[in-house]
Amino acid sequence: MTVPAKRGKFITFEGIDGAGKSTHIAFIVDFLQQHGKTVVSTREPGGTPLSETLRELVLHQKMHLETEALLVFAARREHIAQVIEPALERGDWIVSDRFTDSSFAYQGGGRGLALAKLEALEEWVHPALQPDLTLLFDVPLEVARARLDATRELDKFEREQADFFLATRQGYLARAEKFPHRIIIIDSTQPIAQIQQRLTTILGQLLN
Ligand SMILES: Nc1ncnc2c1ncn2[C@@H]1O[C@H](COP(=O)(O)OP(=O)(O)OP(=O)(O)O)[C@@H](O)[C@H]1O
Ligand SMILES: Cc1cn([C@H]2C[C@H](O)[C@@H](COP(=O)(O)O)O2)c(=O)[nH]c1=O
Repeated sequence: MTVPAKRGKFITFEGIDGAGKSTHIAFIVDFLQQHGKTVVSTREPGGTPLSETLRELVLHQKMHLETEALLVFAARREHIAQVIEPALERGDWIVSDRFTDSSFAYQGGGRGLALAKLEALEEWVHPALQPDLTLLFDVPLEVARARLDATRELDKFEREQADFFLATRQGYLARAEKFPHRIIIIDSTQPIAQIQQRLTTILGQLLN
């Protein structure tokens, strides 16, 4: 008789564009692998061929804000079915660059979509799935702006004005207040080495 694998853990990285989350993902994946975990590193919107196609639309086409919300959740539905759930069931750990907190922050906070509509989509698309841990990289808007690569072409969101990002950041902080058991705020103005030291302490607790 085969013993079913112990379910893996689901870790998400969040923050406004340029906050610094991608900088730490490779470090965390490496840390978890060194501790014997098989890690699937993925992102949203994206993570499957269809979801990556939807990502292109969401990041580069102008659209109604409800269309935008529906597309990020459609991409997520596919991502959960094809990648996230199978990996967790195998016992692998998932590290995802963004998940549903991004929808509450960007479509809810930034664009002003009613949170009740996002809650209904969340309940429809993943009624029983939430991250085990969410690392929210928080920085003032001006720090994030200064960090965005001046040489690369900015996408639709990155070209938004300051008030959009102020509202997006508030959307994230409201989520952190609502779900303190899983969302940890990381002060991303600190030096990278100091942040990584804190991340190893936090991840160490999840490993035990
Ligand atoms: N703590 C930090 N101190 C100084 N610079 C940082 C820090 N964290 C990240 N950076 C730099 O800021 C830039 C943006 O970082 P990164 O790409 O990780 O942001 P991001 O949050 O993933 O952005 P996006 O969501 O747009 O992909 C990079 O050049 C990175 O080296
Ligand atoms: C999941 C998700 C993402 N977004 C936005 C947030 C970012 O501006 C882009 C993704 O770009 P990144 O460089 O990979 O961070 O998409 C969103 O508006 N809603 C969402 O649910």
